[in-house]
Amino acid sequence: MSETELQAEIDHHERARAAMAAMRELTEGIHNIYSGDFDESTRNLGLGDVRSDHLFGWAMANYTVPRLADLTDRGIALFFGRIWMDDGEDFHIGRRHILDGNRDPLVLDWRAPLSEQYYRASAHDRRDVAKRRRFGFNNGTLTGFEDENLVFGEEVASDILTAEIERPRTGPMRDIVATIQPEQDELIRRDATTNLCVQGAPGTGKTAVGLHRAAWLLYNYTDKLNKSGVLVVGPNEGFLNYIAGVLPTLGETSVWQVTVQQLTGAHTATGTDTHEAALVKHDERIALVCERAVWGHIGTALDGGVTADEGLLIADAGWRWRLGLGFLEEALANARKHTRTYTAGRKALEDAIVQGVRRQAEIRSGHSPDAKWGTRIKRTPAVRQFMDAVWPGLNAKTVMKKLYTDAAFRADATRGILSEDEAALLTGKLAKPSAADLLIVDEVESHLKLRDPSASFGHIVIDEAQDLSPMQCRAIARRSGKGSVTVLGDLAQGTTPWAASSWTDQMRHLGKDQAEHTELTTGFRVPAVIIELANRVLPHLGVGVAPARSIRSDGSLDHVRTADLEAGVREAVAKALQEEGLVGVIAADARAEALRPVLEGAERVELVAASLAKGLEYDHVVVVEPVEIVEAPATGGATVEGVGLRHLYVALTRAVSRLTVVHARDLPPQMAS
Ligand SMILES: Nc1ncnc2c1ncn2[C@@H]1O[C@H](COP(=O)(O)OP(=O)(O)OP(=O)(O)O)[C@@H](O)[C@H]1O
Repeated sequence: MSETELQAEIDHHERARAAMAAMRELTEGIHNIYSGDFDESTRNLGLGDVRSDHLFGWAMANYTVPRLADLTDRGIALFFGRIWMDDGEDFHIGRRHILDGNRDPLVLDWRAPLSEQYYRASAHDRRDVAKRRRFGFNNGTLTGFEDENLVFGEEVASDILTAEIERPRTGPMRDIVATIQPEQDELIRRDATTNLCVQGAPGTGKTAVGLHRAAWLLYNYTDKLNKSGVLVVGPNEGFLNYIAGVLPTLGETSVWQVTVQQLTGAHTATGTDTHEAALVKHDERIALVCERAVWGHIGTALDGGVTADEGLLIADAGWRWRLGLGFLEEALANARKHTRTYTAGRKALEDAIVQGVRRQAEIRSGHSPDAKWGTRIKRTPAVRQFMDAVWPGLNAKTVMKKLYTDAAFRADATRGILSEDEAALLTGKLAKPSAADLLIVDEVESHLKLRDPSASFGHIVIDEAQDLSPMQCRAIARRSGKGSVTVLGDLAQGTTPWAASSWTDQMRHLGKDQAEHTELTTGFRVPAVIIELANRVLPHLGVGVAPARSIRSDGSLDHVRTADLEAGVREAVAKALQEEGLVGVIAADARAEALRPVLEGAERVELVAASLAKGLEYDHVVVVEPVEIVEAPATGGATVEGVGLRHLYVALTRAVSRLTVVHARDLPPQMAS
């Protein structure tokens, strides 16, 4: 690396920074003009006035506001790589497109098609790239670069990548645009119609891939996805806070990030279920129960009091109309066959009845009666009684009430689907619904009426998806509609009572059984010495997934046996704080509560209950009394076979650099080598 070359790159970076400032100034100018127009036209509008400049101003303000945010100079590096192509052209690759005054690119967006070559080219498959350069930065100042002359077959183990991966963690998750690896890039750039299911051991970059894929999709399918929206679903608010900053730093501020509870309304639940009831209510068989509970209301024409001789007699304003049994049976069959929801089917049957009477009226009078007449026919006592008996009007509340309080109705709805004992658990107070009750309401509603298609998302990224129940998956599927999904997770980290044991099943519950399945095994977070300890536990978790292979040879692992656990933790934390970065203390949920006063006020230290550690990472992790984590009951107080061991596996895989295991009791046998 020559000084002159480095200086040339520093100059290019300065030029890019100045050009970005000019782009922002230009956008600011446009913003000021049109937001002025917008305000002015709003002031002058009379009731019902529509002015094109008003709408245009509104549209321009909508365009410029996110663009201004995106063009804000946050002092971070504007490019991180450069490629020279075989044809002599060269490009700097950065977080966003930057153009000079002649509209020539100074920096190419990492999501642009050409940037793919930067990430994927290798000495074996150069993709027309002659040379690749990676830049090192310190707080936005360019400090150096490393080159790979691919054309000469050169492949360099990147110190810049190593430094990025080993960097002390001081806060929430950061983007990885500068160091995306080829196998990650392949997943990030799958087209918008691909449903992707990624199984990956801890720290293999699943979350990073999902978030960068969201950003890549929004850039490459802007029109489609800005309209339909992109959603990120995570396991809990702590996790969402941890990842919240990644998409905004990639220039994407429109992505909605929610927990599965928020998405399905379950965060408003005021009731709780016993462990056994929750298990039944989250089971996929409940979908069949809901289907029957709704559609089972439909009777036959005979149930409506219609006989073969009499048919249905309808009296209206001195006229008497008669619809035959055959006609009504056919209308019923058609309504079932041609409509997707119960409510639409009911309307179709009513319309068919009016149509049948209309035809008779036309024959008698020679002209067609109006729509008002049709409404009157629907309201005649005969039609109302028939509809109430054969296809009664329903709402979700009525169905739920019958299912939960009417034993005979519940027995009919569950016969052959649930055992009697299981069916007996389908109860609850509807005024105080549990999270599972709300999922059942959602499922029932899906049979009653179609969701508004505009309420579906174009793409949904679902993280920690192994923990979703079949009923949660179905609720998400209803919000995905024809959109695509990126599903990320690790079967070995499944800790809910309904955690998935197969991705094929999980994708079926999500309504995307044609998904592409793939597995990531290169670990970027956990150093080899620590992952080796976690991998001892893996065979005991009852899942056939591949262990992580760490690309990191740094890191340290300590065991501290102590008679006084609190003193041991205090000491381990004090030692950990001698190094840079965040310290995470992970303990069984009850132990974490007990440790709170011990760690009160300690800076750079976070105390985490083992059940909430998923997805997080800390520079230094102190795992407290592993055997308690293994023995601790799962959420809700019930002990779920094997879940404690999975919590321990999660806890052992949160460390970026150092792990200290503090224990007073013997270690669980599964941690032995
Ligand atoms: N290409 C990369 N370059 C630099 N850092 C990376 C890269 N890929 C992943 N990382 C880092 O590795 C760590 C683990 O990534 P991430 O959280 O996405 O893994 P994960 O598979 O979701 O883990 P878990 O299953 O434990 O939640 C993060 O700090 C992430 O920024």
